[in-house]
Amino acid sequence: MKHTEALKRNSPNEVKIGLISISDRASKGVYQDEGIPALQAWLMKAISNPCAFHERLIADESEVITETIVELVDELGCDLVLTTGGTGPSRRDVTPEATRDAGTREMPGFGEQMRQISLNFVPTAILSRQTAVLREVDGHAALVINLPGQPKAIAETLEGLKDENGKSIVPGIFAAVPYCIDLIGGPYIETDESVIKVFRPKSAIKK
Ligand SMILES: Nc1ncnc2c1ncn2[C@@H]1O[C@H](COP(=O)(O)OP(=O)(O)OP(=O)(O)O)[C@@H](O)[C@H]1O
Ligand SMILES: Nc1nc2c(c(=O)[nH]1)N[C@H]1C(S)=C(S)[C@@H](COP(=O)(O)O)O[C@H]1N2
Repeated sequence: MKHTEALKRNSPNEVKIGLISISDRASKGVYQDEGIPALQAWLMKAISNPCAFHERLIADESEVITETIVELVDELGCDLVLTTGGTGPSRRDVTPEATRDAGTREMPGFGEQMRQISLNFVPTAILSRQTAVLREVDGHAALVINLPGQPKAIAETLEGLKDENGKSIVPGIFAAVPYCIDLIGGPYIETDESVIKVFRPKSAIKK
């Protein structure tokens, strides 16, 4: 950890979240970025804890992506970093590789589950190479997850698939995020269960 100041929280249960929108065109102003607003709107609806957001809109440049993840985790102390965009097969889609470069260990289950969820929405879900990693530094660790670039894919993958009564059919990946953050030493995240029901083993649930 470069700056111990960065580990400070405004309250003990504050969650520090980095949001990175990776898009050549949105970063040049060709179109308005919808990635960061979609990420932030969903997280504010889902998470009950106080949250501090750090936002970055960048081009599909491998080194910039890696450096941005490192900055958000090491210098700003983020517990969770979500990226959107650049996971497909186009030449300029380099987000998964750049994420692995910033990671100390890969968490392949997140990518596997996102592709499962997304196949219920579009057959091209198999084109997404999205992954997740842990970045572990002295005294701090973060979970970094790649989401697809389509703004509507953000809520789809985080929240999963529900029936018309709101009952979960395919669990969204966010169900597993709070327990992962517990295990890497971050704050205890609680959610609005009507948006996403968190799963923790009984022994890990705080009463
Ligand atoms: N940040 C964004 N804001 C709004 N729409 C986006 C954004 N990123 C992607 N999209 C939409 O989702 C589609 C698929 O996203 P993808 O990450 O593959 O972008 P792309 O086609 O590589 O182009 P670019 O990097 O210039 O956004 C885009 O073509 C665009 O319609
Ligand atoms: N839930 C969901 N997942 C999705 C999509 C989508 O519309 N919804 N689009 C797919 C498509 S068309 C592609 S090419 C890949 C990669 O997208 P990206 O390059 O925007 O990350 O994500 C896939 N995953």
